[in-house]
Amino acid sequence: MSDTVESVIVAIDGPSGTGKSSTSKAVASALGLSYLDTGAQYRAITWWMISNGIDVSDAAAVAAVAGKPVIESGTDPAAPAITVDGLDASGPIRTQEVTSKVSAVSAVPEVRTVITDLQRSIASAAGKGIVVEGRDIGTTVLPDADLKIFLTASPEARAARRSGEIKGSDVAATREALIRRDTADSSRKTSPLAKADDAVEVDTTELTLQQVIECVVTLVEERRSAPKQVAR
Ligand SMILES: Nc1ncnc2c1ncn2[C@@H]1O[C@H](COP(=O)(O)OP(=O)(O)O)[C@@H](O)[C@H]1O
Ligand SMILES: Nc1ccn([C@@H]2O[C@H](COP(=O)(O)OP(=O)(O)O)[C@@H](O)[C@H]2O)c(=O)n1
Repeated sequence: MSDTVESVIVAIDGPSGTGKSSTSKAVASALGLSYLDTGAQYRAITWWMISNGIDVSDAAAVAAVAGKPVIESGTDPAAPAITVDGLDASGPIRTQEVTSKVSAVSAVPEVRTVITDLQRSIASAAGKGIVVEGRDIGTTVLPDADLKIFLTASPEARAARRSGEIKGSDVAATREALIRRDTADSSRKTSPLAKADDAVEVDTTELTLQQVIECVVTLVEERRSAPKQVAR
């Protein structure tokens, strides 16, 4: 038996508020892996489009400049970082305006090509392995991931969690906005939000965050100790 632990790639997908970011960061920290928030990258390119006066409802206009912004993502789960053209984008990408426009930008195929290439290069550079969270990681970005998780939760639980983060927010309005974004993300033509056939689905509605983290850590450890499938 070897003492060296092999690199492991974990894909965590699912709709908003299912616990992807919290779970992915904690699992990466617990296992000494890198971490990538792909939603932050789509938010970052959306922020750049808004800041540069691009009409995000005009797919051709978005496509024409998709390759322009330089997006850099930190991969330390203890200090997630994202810059656009060298500027810290971690605050501006969380505004209501970006949240309401990100699905239109992320549906543009040219945007997805640029961001997917970036995600693959970050994942392949992560020496000890990486937890990558998003909407299409298991289906499109990293179809050969060692472990694929698809998190779900009821719209009510997701809205309650999300509005708990924003002071004075209205749960019903948050729920409607989440459902609108899920519908847009699931129905776009290019790489929609979807569960990969070989993903493990975890319904987090009745679970605490700690229970979800423990479940995913156990699944990674099981996968690591299972004999590798040898291609013949
Ligand atoms: N199982 C859970 N039970 C209760 N709250 C949770 C659970 N998972 C996540 N949360 C909380 O819900 C909010 C959204 O979680 P987050 O990880 O950002 O979800 P996502 O990345 O899927 O949008 C956060 O405030 C987080 O602490
Ligand atoms: N792999 C991914 C990740 C996010 N996205 C897009 O980016 C948006 C923001 O993702 P996010 O993960 O930050 O969203 P939240 O779950 O944090 O609300 C999603 O609504 C999708 O439109 C995507 O298209 N593909």
